[in-house]
Amino acid sequence: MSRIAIKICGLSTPETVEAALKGGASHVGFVHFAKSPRHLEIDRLAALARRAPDHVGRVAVLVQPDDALLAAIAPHVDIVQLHGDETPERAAAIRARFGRTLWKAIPVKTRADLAAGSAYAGAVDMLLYDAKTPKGADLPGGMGLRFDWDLLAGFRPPAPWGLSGGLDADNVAEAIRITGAPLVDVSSGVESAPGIKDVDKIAAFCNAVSTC
Ligand SMILES: O=C(O)c1ccccc1N[C@@H]1O[C@H](COP(=O)(O)O)[C@@H](O)[C@H]1O
Repeated sequence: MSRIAIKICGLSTPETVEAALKGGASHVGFVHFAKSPRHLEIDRLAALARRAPDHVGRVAVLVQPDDALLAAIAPHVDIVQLHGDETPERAAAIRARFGRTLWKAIPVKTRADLAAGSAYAGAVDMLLYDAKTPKGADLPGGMGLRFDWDLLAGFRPPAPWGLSGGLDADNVAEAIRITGAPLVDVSSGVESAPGIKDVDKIAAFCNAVSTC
């Protein structure tokens, strides 16, 4: 396994889950959000999550989930990644109620956006700095967009953190060099088309991270 944690997200087939595990991913991610090309119904999400061994974190990516959805999904995963406009108070309540490790995506376009993470310190277990998607976009993530990584150079995140947004096998080493990210998260960058993961791209991404 790489020194730097790797999350391969938006997996939707047994073959691509296996590719992520074979590549040494520390986390595998599954999206439940109807507008996403990676959306999985709960039974399918659960079946794929079961393929991961205990040492690999199973992550559910959710957007402003209500308690009923959390109750249905949380038993199948180790980690819930909140990828919407959830407030720090709502995040803290989710963590307390469902007892899962909680990640919060922080959408970033400018330096000022980084400050939003501070309000979540103590309420969540990890901040995931991700590129902000355009106003009115269908998706709050998973669009293969990147932000200016220099914003994170020298920045001291207020909590454990990871980097997301527009990463791929060709740029991830540079992203790690600039930001010092301890965890990298990829979805679009290991796909051949939206929602279609590519086992060779997954392998290349994991390989690129392992050289860092
Ligand atoms: O992937 C999606 O469709 C998605 C839907 C709703 C919320 C988040 C989503 N994706 C997450 O966004 C980041 C960055 O993805 P990318 O590498 O830029 O495509 C990642 O955590 C995805 O899982």
